[in-house]
Order: sequence, then structure tokens, then C-alpha cells
Amino acid sequence: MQQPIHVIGGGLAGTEAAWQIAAAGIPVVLHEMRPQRFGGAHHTSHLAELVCSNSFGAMASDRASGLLHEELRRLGSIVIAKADEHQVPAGGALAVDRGQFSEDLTNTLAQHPLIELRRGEIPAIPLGVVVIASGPLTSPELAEDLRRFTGMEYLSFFDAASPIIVGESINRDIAFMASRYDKGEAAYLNCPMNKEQYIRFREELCKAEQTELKDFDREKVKFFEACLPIEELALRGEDTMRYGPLKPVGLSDTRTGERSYAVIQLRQEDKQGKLWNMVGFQTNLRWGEQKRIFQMIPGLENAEFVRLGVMHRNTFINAPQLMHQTLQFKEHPNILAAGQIIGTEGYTAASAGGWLAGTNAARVALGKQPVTLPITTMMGALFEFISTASPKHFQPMPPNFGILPDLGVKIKGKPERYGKYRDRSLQDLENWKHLL
Ligand SMILES: Cc1cc2nc3c(=O)[nH]c(=O)nc-3n(C[C@H](O)[C@H](O)[C@H](O)COP(=O)(O)OP(=O)(O)OC[C@H]3O[C@@H](n4cnc5c(N)ncnc54)[C@H](O)[C@@H]3O)c2cc1C
Repeated sequence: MQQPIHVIGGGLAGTEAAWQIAAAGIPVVLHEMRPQRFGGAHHTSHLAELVCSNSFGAMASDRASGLLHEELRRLGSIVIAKADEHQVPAGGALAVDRGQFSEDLTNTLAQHPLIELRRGEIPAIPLGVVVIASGPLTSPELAEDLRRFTGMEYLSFFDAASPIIVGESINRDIAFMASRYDKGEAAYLNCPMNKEQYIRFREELCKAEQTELKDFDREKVKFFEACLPIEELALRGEDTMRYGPLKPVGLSDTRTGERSYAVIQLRQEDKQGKLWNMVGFQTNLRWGEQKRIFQMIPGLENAEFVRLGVMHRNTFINAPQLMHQTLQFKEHPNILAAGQIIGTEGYTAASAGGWLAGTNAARVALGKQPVTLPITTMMGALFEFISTASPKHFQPMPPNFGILPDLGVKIKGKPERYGKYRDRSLQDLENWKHLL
């Protein structure tokens, strides 16, 4: 009788890993500590909860995220399949109804005869074949065990979540529906600002009170540069927000036909459009301050907030030093890890890592040779965090990492457009699949 593989953490990575292990015919125990214990960013007891935005990024297959979605689709990813099923309009991005998405994944995994969903915290790495997918907010006991196990201090950066607003409380006489450059359907609610309103709004953001963070030295804090708190953007310069989440380009006010000085976008959260999240408004402001200042935004004067922004310290291990490309620990090949605990930031990258770690955990258990990263953008997504989240901590990947170098792709910073490599990458994937 095959011993079960243990997966620690029922986030995006753990959910995908558990599914791939079961798909390979091996029993799996998926350990999730919620609802007994919550890490701070999660709100429900569902698997694969999306902690902030409800978007998996651009869908077009010439973008890193879109190509990765397509590759994962072809590899039988359960997370991407459910994301497709519970999609909500988002003008070219793969955004989901977060409640339906994670509830469906929870039920789907719970019904699989080879998956046992065990609620409760795992304080130490168990024996056997194990996938660690406990995320950026790994419980302190397990984090301590991991520190002992790796013999290394954690790396960290700060990441924040943005507020969610009740749709009915948004003033539709001011906010207008449109997608930037009219891409896809008119999917976003847009709150336009004139120059005077923008300047006043920025002034308030710059002097607003922030929440104190534990173990946190303001001077040394490293933010995730792709997801900066809105107040940090405001502090960086008068126009920084206008070149970031408040950029007005490609968005004309449907009533006047004119472009505003700045625009705040709201993305639909659920299929019925009852809830909307503030795009790019992750924040560490005190909750009272969030309400006061965000209600200055035209159209949000009476906004009712169902969730306010929070900021968390995301910790992760130095994966390139500790692990093989197969996501196995160099010293302990029976132990694999995926998701943000190894530093891969973002929902799509976590799902891709979960796919790879789950596949390889199953292969280890079956005595088969584990596979290296098979596909172009999985590499790209895993790379993304290295270039953006923590550039000082990591050396570039070794040249033989993944197949990108074989394709002659020079990665400089964030790999964004994969159009040139898409056909080749998808073809490589087809050629490679028979090895599984
Ligand atoms: C505040 C914040 C905002 C973010 N915003 C975004 C965003 O907008 N877009 C984006 O793409 N990414 C965002 N991220 C990153 C995103 O959360 C991750 O990339 C993704 O969720 C990682 O998936 P994961 O499976 O590795 O971890 P998680 O989704 O966090 O899952 C880990 C799971 O492990 C469980 N767990 C932890 N310790 C134990 C234990 N000892 N025993 C059992 N279970 C345990 C946790 O309860 C959790 O369910 C954000 C992260 C944070 C913290």
C-alpha cells in the first residue's frame, strides 16, 4: 500500500500540488491550519484563498502570466481550470469570483477519493515524502522548524492587500464603466479625478497615519516593488501614482469623452458585481485613515468597505541555494517546497510551483526521475520574484536553469512579453509531456 504524501498548506501551491499527486494515483494528506489558526491575511477556511487581488494577471498568451496559464491548462492544472470556470469580467485579465473559486476547489479536493483534507496546524516537517506549501505567513512553529532544517535565516519583504467596497455604495453618476484602451468588455468602474482633487488626495495620503508593523525597522523595510502600498507611491513623488495605479491613459470619461488627470479603477469581485476591489490600493494605513482618505475619491464619497487594506511581512527561504530546479531540497530530496515559501510571488507562480512540486513528489514516491522546469514561462514566473521582490538577496539563476537559455532568451529584469516564444514554448510542452 502506497504511503500518503503530506502537503503542508492548502493555499494555491498546496491545492495544486495535492491535486497533481492524487492525479498520479498516490494518496495525499493535505494539511490546512485554517480555520483553527489564521495567518493574518486570510479570512475564510477555504482552500486556495486569494488574499488580495482577485486577478491572476493578463490572459493574453504573449504575456508571461497568460502563457503560463495556457501551459498550466495543458498540463491539467486544477487551479487554472477553476479560475477559468469562475472568471469575472476584467478587461483582458484572468480574474475570478474569489468566493466561488475557492469554495469549488475546496469541494472538488474534498470529494477526491485519494485526497484527505486534514484541518490543523503542522508544527514540524513530518517524515516521508512531503511538500511544504505553507506560504508567506507560515505558522511560527513550522517556520522555526524550517529554519533549523535549512540552517539559514529567512529572507523577507512586505506585501499589502487593498480594500473591497460594496458596489451599491459607489456613486455611478461619477464612476463610469470602461476598460483601459477599450480592451475586452467595459469591465472596470473608474473614478476620475481632476488635478486639484489629485493634489489634495496625495497630500492627505502623504501625511496619513500608518499601522505599526511588528519586528519592523522602517529604514530597512523592503517592499515588493510590483505591489507597493499606495501611500509609499504617494511619498515617492507628485506624479508617481499617475504613472502607476492612477494612470489616466487609455481611459476617457464616457460622459465627457475627456481624459481625466488621474483615475482610480475598481475591479469586479464577484459574478453579481456586488463587491469591487480598489486596483493597486494595497495599503498599510490605519483603518480609520483608509476610510477617511479613500472617501475623498470622487464616486466613493459614501463607499462602504467590507474589507480594508493590511500589510504583512512575507518570509521565504533562499530557494536557489537550498533547492534543485525540481523543487526538491538538495540535502533532502524527499522534501519539496512550492509557492511563496520559496519566494515565488503571485497566484500564478504559486500555482505553477504547486504543479511542479506535486508532480515531482509523486514521481519521487513512484521511484521515477523528477522533472526539471519544463516550460518557458514557469521559469519566467519563478524568476519574476527574484528580479522584483528581492534583487539584493539573489544571484541570477544559474545559466542552465530551465529551458529559457536553450531558447536564447536573455532575461533582463522581468520577463514580460513571450509572444516570440509562445509557439515554441507550447510545442516544447507537447513534446515534453510524454516524459511524464
Ligand atoms: C498581504 C498580502 C497581499 C498579497 N497580494 C497579492 C496579490 O494581490 N496578487 C498576487 O498574485 N499575490 C499576492 N500575494 C501573494 C500571494 O499571497 C501568494 O503569492 C500566494 O497566495 C501564495 O500561495 P501559497 O500557496 O504559497 O501560500 P498561501 O496562499 O498563503 O497558502 C499557504 C497556506 O498554508 C497554511 N499554513 C501555514 N502554516 C501552516 C502549518 N504550519 N500547518 C498547516 N497549514 C499551514 C495557511 O493557512 C495557508 O492557507 C499577497 C500576499 C500577502 C501576504
